[in-house]
Amino acid sequence: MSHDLFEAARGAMKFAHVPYSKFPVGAAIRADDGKVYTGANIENLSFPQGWCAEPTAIGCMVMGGGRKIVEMAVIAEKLALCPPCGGCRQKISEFADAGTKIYLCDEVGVQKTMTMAELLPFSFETDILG
Ligand SMILES: O=c1ccn([C@H]2C[C@H](O)[C@@H](CO)O2)c(=O)[nH]1
Ligand SMILES: [Zn+2]
Repeated sequence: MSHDLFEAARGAMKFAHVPYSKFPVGAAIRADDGKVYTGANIENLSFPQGWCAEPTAIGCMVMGGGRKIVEMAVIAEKLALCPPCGGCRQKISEFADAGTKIYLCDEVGVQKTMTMAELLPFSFETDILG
């Protein structure tokens, strides 16, 4: 992974709106259009209604014209890693392939590299929905 994706995720984390969890997360996607799209987690007073950094980045990618995740970085503060939650794994999977790499970072750098298939094994598949 080139350093720019890590820096983009770290920069995005600064935009996190986390008055409740105080757990800022940043995400950065390198998309098939060559652009980097970023996101942070955004919470609100009705705690379950907040959302993660990953869907913020995915929404930016889709609205910016990107259609595929080439690689993705996720970063959390305080030397904690943020493995994408279950819901995020499904959301990322929609725009990724089995081999797409997801980099789990802390403030220092990439601490763990995982593929989509490792993050979401035996994932939901059907030919009924097309
Ligand atoms: O994959 C994840 C998991 C958690 N969070 C956020 C949600 C919440 O704002 C905070 C604590 O759970 O971390 C993310 O952004 N991404
Ligand atoms: Zn999540």
